[in-house]
Amino acid sequence: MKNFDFDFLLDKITWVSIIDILVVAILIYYVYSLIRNTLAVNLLLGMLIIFLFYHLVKSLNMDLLSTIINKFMSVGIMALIIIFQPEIRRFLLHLGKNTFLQKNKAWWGYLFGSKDLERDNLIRIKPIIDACKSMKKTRTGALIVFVKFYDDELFSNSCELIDSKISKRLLESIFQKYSPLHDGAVVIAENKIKSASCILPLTDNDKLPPQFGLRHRAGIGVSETTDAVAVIISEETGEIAYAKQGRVRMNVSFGELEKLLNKDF
Ligand SMILES: Nc1ncnc2c1ncn2[C@@H]1O[C@H](COP(=O)(O)OP(=O)(O)OP(=O)(O)O)[C@@H](O)[C@H]1O
Repeated sequence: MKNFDFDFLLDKITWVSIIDILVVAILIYYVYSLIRNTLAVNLLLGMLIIFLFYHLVKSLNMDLLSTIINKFMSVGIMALIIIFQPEIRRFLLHLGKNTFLQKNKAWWGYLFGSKDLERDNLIRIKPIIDACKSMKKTRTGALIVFVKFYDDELFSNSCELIDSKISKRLLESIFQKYSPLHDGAVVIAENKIKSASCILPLTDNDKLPPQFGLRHRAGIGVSETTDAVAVIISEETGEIAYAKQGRVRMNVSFGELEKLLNKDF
């Protein structure tokens, strides 16, 4: 076997190339953390499969198929921009915020360990869990949607803007029966109650249990079309459901809810 020339390789490595590789690795990791647990991951995987398939058919000299895939991929950049438009928008928005490092606590977690981050997260989640406990007890129907970034286009049409600190009593008062805002969903994003009374897209999944009415369908619907997760409290049974990526988990206990929100929110 031919000896590998390490000296040649070492000569080629410069400080600039090391910094270059590090910056690319950080960028990949940042993009991954932005799209983790979102539908964009599936889209990206789909594109990766097409890309690998293209190279496979090309190496097998399957001319017709490789030409078709090649034509398809030649519009790939445009397709990428269109498909990932919300993610690209969020990425640029996020990058542009001048208090970026302080606001995005996740970075501190990555850099200095996750213990503090986890504790901060539990403090953040506590008022929501407490509100859910009390609404379950009083059988108050509720729909709370969690999104990483508030999308004006999606929510501003129907919602009542609130933009307030997350508090148990505020959540309870929004959803109590006589509140003018109780109909529709509350949206929580960027550590705030952003809006209430939001009308969400309904799922048209016909395999859902028949007892699922509009509240559940709206919670599942928004988790299908966006990277949002939704907590649904049934007015009829007081049961808590958790919707993510179009799938729903029934009868979620408070312990589970805390874990799920800690992971996804
Ligand atoms: N498109 C929508 N987006 C957000 N919320 C909605 C939407 N449609 C209905 N809702 C909410 O759902 C409530 C009606 O719930 P419905 O009884 O149909 O749901 P359900 O899933 O059976 O839940 P429950 O077990 O609480 O009865 C409405 O009062 C309104 O607050």
